[in-house]
Amino acid sequence: MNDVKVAVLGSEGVGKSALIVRFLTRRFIGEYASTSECIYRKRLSLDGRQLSVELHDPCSQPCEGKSTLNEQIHWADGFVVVYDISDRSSFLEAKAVVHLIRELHAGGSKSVTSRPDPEAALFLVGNKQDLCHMREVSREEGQHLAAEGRGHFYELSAAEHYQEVALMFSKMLHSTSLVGKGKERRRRPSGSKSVAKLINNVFGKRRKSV
Ligand SMILES: Nc1nc2c(ncn2[C@@H]2O[C@H](COP(=O)(O)OP(=O)(O)OP(=O)(O)O)[C@@H](O)[C@H]2O)c(=O)[nH]1
Repeated sequence: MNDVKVAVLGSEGVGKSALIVRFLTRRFIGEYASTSECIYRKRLSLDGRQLSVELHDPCSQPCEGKSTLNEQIHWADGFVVVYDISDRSSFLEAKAVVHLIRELHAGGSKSVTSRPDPEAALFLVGNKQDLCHMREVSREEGQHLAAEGRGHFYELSAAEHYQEVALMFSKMLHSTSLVGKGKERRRRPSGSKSVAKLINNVFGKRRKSV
């Protein structure tokens, strides 16, 4: 069985948990707890191959044992970098993350816990497309950044587009399972959660409404 490790990165409130929950449960639930970082594990069959998938959902709030962005990047085989199309600052943060991923995987990494992978799969996602009346980041800017980071680009809405979210994750897992083959085991950034426990995170915390 192929192990696939994907880190879902991006600034606070861009919809990282919403995208993961949507993919794993098909549901969009308005509010998610974000007081702990976790890894969701799932076994999937993709193109006839069995994959053991780990999706890392980092915690934006200060929390115990919180991993650094560098650790998250070293741990993962593939990356989904998310920004909110209605929030320019989240795009600027996504840009910095894309550049850091390519820098750390360019071969100059000092880490002993991972092998650099210049072709690590990178998917840039402009989320909250349903808020396009409040758009602050154009589709072209997203496409340009994805090209700059040698990644794929998606603009979608975790709230409204299950099919697109599922397609994006499937393509990401497909790419990652190809390039991530043979990597040695790395330390998990933090605790893991089964999909069954995912629902416990829901309604954990009230946050900004959209
Ligand atoms: N309108 C709209 N709201 C969304 C969408 N995706 C997520 N949200 C909302 O955005 C807010 C933040 O979503 P989360 O999934 O918690 O974002 P996050 O990136 O995991 O946030 P942190 O855990 O704090 O880093 C919640 O109120 C969600 O309901 C979307 O596609 N459209």
